[in-house]
Amino acid sequence: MTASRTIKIVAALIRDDAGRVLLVRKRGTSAFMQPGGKLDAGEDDIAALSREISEELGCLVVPASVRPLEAFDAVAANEPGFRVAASLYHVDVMGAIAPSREIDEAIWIDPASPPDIHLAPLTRDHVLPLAVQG
Ligand SMILES: Nc1nc2c([nH]c(=O)n2[C@H]2C[C@H](O)[C@@H](COP(=O)(O)OP(=O)(O)OP(=O)(O)O)O2)c(=O)[nH]1
Repeated sequence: MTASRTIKIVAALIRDDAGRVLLVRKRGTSAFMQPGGKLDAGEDDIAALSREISEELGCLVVPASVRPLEAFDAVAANEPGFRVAASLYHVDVMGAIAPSREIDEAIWIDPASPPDIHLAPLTRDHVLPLAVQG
């Protein structure tokens, strides 16, 4: 048996005033997931979060809002045979959310009653249950 390989990612929990959670669907893929992604060489988590959010959503991270939440391991949504080791951060953003060409859809969902859509395992099994608690 081949052990599945693991990708390290950073993921953002971004909520609006109503407690809804922002999810993205990356270009050409079907699963909705947290904004974020892989770290570039030499990058730390916060730098990667800021870059990914700016690239995906066209807005800026509020530096003082960034708070580590938990680390989670899940089956990778878009890469068969891989798992993700995700560091999840609470993040507030400033500026208008304007999804880039990398993103096919960005949606706000109620974590307590997610719509019937394809959710990435990390989002479905870990992030939304955490969001419901707090
Ligand atoms: N951002 C994010 N990625 C997730 C989540 N859950 C999950 O399985 N992933 C997977 C999807 C991708 O395989 C990987 C994130 O990498 P990425 O967004 O930087 O990668 P990508 O395929 O868009 O770009 P590339 O750098 O490989 O070209 O982690 C999640 O909640 N958020």
